[in-house]
Amino acid sequence: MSTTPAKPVLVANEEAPQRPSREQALDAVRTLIAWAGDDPSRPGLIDTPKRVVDAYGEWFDGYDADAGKELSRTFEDVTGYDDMVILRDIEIESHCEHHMAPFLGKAYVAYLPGEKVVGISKLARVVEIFARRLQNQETLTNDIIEAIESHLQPRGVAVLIDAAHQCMTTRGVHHRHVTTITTRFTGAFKDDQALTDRFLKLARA
Ligand SMILES: Nc1nc2c(ncn2[C@@H]2O[C@H](COP(=O)(O)OP(=O)(O)OP(=O)(O)O)[C@@H](O)[C@H]2O)c(=O)[nH]1
Ligand SMILES: [Zn+2]
Repeated sequence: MSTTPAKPVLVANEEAPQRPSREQALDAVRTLIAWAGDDPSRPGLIDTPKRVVDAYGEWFDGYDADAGKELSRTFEDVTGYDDMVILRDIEIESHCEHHMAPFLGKAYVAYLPGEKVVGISKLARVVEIFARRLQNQETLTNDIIEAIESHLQPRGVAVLIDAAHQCMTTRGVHHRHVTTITTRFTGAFKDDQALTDRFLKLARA
């Protein structure tokens, strides 16, 4: 008997996992419907695999996007502005990597510009790119920080995410009103407590 392990369906390479075909994804949805106890061939469910696969295409389109590209167009003329730039209430629509259940909430992102300033919409796009992957909230927080740090070389970055995880609200412990807050601060936001406090006050005002 061979001791060689079976080849996995998803083979990691340096770029991205090798993707199954759309037909394989449709079959997987049919299997889940049948596993849940229903009949994937009944009229009400016949188009469901197609809808689910299309929905996955939207929810997880962050895998095909590049945060660095969004942050590559920068401006140097900041007319002497040297305070933090803060975006509040950026909608988070992500899915937890443990249950593939949605987690929904808001992100608050600030940076203290160094030489480079970026279009403010790009910060919201960066949040969206990382949210539209299988995530946990801590990694999402780190991904956003690290993209801004590495591409803008700012004097500091602050990120706060406040989100409700449906794996906690609609199943499992069923705590409907619990939200989870994650924060990370770099540079001046880490070193200067007054700046951190001002970020938190503005973010939550
Ligand atoms: N740290 C962290 N945990 C998360 C996140 N999203 C979901 N979880 C947790 O992941 C854990 C997975 O725990 P397991 O015991 O492996 O899974 P489970 O049996 O489904 O656990 P329950 O959710 O408690 O029913 C749960 O405690 C979830 O609440 C996240 O973004 N960050
Ligand atoms: Zn979960």
